[in-house]
Amino acid sequence: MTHRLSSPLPAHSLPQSDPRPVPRTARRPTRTITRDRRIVFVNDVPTIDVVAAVVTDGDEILVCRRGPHIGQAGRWEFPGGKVEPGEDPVDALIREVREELGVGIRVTGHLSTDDTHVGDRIIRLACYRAELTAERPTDSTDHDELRWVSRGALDQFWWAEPDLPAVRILTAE
Ligand SMILES: Nc1nc2c([nH]c(=O)n2[C@H]2C[C@H](O)[C@@H](COP(=O)(O)OP(=O)(O)OP(=O)(O)O)O2)c(=O)[nH]1
Repeated sequence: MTHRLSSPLPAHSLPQSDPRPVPRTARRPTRTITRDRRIVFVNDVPTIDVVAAVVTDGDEILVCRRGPHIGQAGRWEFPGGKVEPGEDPVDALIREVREELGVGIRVTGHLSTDDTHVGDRIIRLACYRAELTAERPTDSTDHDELRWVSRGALDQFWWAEPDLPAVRILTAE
């Protein structure tokens, strides 16, 4: 599919060197190469918006292992989930953590947003820094293990691929 940029002026009336900035959309790649070296058209790949919370308590961060009853079982991630259409990402994160872990969080800042190909879709994962509003969670509807770990231990887990950029940032802090 080709995208044409609309111009308010007919082409012949534009100066030789058009000084107007190129719209951001024009620089967006239409094709990309996946990890398994396939070329895909970005606009044809469904993008799933996911939010996750890097919850800290003292010097420790909460990491969660996806349970055997859900996709990507055994991989470690930060708690969170999909953003509903039209939902504010921070509201979605607070809702997901409440549903999944039964606890409240206070979101204190944005950490990272990255697009990662997983199978036939792109996961756009936005990670936020957060704190608990009360006690530590003890159970999860999605996870079979919850652990509180130091930053230095983060690289010892088998992470969901979309989490790796956030894990790198945290490890380097
Ligand atoms: N929650 C969460 N999901 C992640 C992370 N990293 C990552 O790749 N994912 C993926 C796993 C899933 O494909 C997707 C989120 O799905 P989910 O099953 O956790 O979200 P959800 O509760 O809203 O989903 P659903 O069962 O209601 O459909 O994003 C992460 O750090 N946290």
